[in-house]
Amino acid sequence: MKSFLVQTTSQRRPTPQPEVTQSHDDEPTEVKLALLASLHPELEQETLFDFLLAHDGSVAHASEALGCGQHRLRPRDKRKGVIGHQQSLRHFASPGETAQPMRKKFKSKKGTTLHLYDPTDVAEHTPCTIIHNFLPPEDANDLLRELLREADSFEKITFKLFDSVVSSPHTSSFFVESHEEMVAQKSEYYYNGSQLTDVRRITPQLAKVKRTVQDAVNQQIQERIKTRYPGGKKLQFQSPKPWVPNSAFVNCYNGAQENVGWHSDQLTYLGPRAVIGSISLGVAREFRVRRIVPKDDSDTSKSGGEGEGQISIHLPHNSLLVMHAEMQEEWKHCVTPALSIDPHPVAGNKRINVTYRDYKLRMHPRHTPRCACKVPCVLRVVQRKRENHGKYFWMCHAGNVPGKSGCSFFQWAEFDDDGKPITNHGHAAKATGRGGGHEKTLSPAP
Ligand SMILES: O=C(O)CCC(=O)C(=O)O
Ligand SMILES: [Fe+2]
Repeated sequence: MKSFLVQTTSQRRPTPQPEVTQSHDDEPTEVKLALLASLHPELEQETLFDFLLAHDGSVAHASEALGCGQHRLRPRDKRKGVIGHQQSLRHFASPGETAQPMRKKFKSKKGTTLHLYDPTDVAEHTPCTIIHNFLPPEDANDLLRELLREADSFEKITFKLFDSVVSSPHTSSFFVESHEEMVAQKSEYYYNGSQLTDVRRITPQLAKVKRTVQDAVNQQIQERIKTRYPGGKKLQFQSPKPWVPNSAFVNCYNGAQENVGWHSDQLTYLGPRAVIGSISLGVAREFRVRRIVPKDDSDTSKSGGEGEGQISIHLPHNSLLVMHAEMQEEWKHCVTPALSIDPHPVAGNKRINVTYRDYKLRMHPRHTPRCACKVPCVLRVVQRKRENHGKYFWMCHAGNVPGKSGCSFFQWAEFDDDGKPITNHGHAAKATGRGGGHEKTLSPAP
């Protein structure tokens, strides 16, 4: 699951604007236009294009001129900011380029947010794919109605943040397939240091939709592998087996302010390179993603993922977002608070989100390391330090449990190419000098 971090003060600040004084001369036209559009969201793209041409392609000069007031003659659609207004980045391509697939040079810049609506843009620039109008409309409404009833009794999850116990800025519940799993989830699994108190049996509509989600996600995984991964091969540690969801977290965001802060979903029970199928129902909201590790290992630039901006994927009612295998290890995501929302005819001010997940038996807490604190360890991946980048490790989770302080337990986690754990708890791993041994307290962590 996620770290339900409430947005920090800095995240609550208005979206930072692009740095117009820096040179964008080497950027393709569509990127310059996207930058201008984020600086002047009230204007139509033709206006922006005209100004860009008139200023020899200089974003800074075009933006300065646009700030002078003439442009008010051509305001954009009055629904500016309304989520669900579909627009493709392809509209930003300069004439003559439109028939060609866009150059992949695009990179969202630090301090900017690029808004994506079009499925092709989402697949190209993020670790996700999106399918709009995913379910037959009646099925989507049935699922929405059913989950709105369930959500009446959802609660905020509490978790430990440094020395305080805080609660998630939205409500949720977890749905599993059998009574045994309900019992196991409440007694054996930990999420951000807490055990779930509200675990429910899968509802009829959630079960019905599961099969459709499963088929679509597996198809999207294959498509992704074929078209986007190096050599058309699955990623290292990604499972070659079909994705079979066996549980679902359901979140309810009531009103514009409810949100979920930046996080990666916990891989402890899903294993490496996990795929998640996420359905959005009711009010459309923004789902943001941000790369946290450098795109390319050969990229020696210091900034890596830190040099890139946020990408906002708009999630309308009845859309399926597939978070692909590269997502949790290399990106963070959040649902930002909205300035305003369009009420939905069935859901009012609420958005329901279902994330279907494939909990792996081999990652059950009975098979994974446990330190002296007696809480199952949490699986993490090294995201920043270049030399160990991409390596997985187990660490003590007890520090997140209210009232506990945790220990410094650390152990590298080894997986075969298909994501199966090589070193089971209880079997000594190869000593690496960095902590291959089992149940050892080692430091420093990476
Ligand atoms: O509401 C969403 O779309 C995302 C929720 C999420 O990130 C999560 O449940 O981990
Ligand atoms: Fe998440």
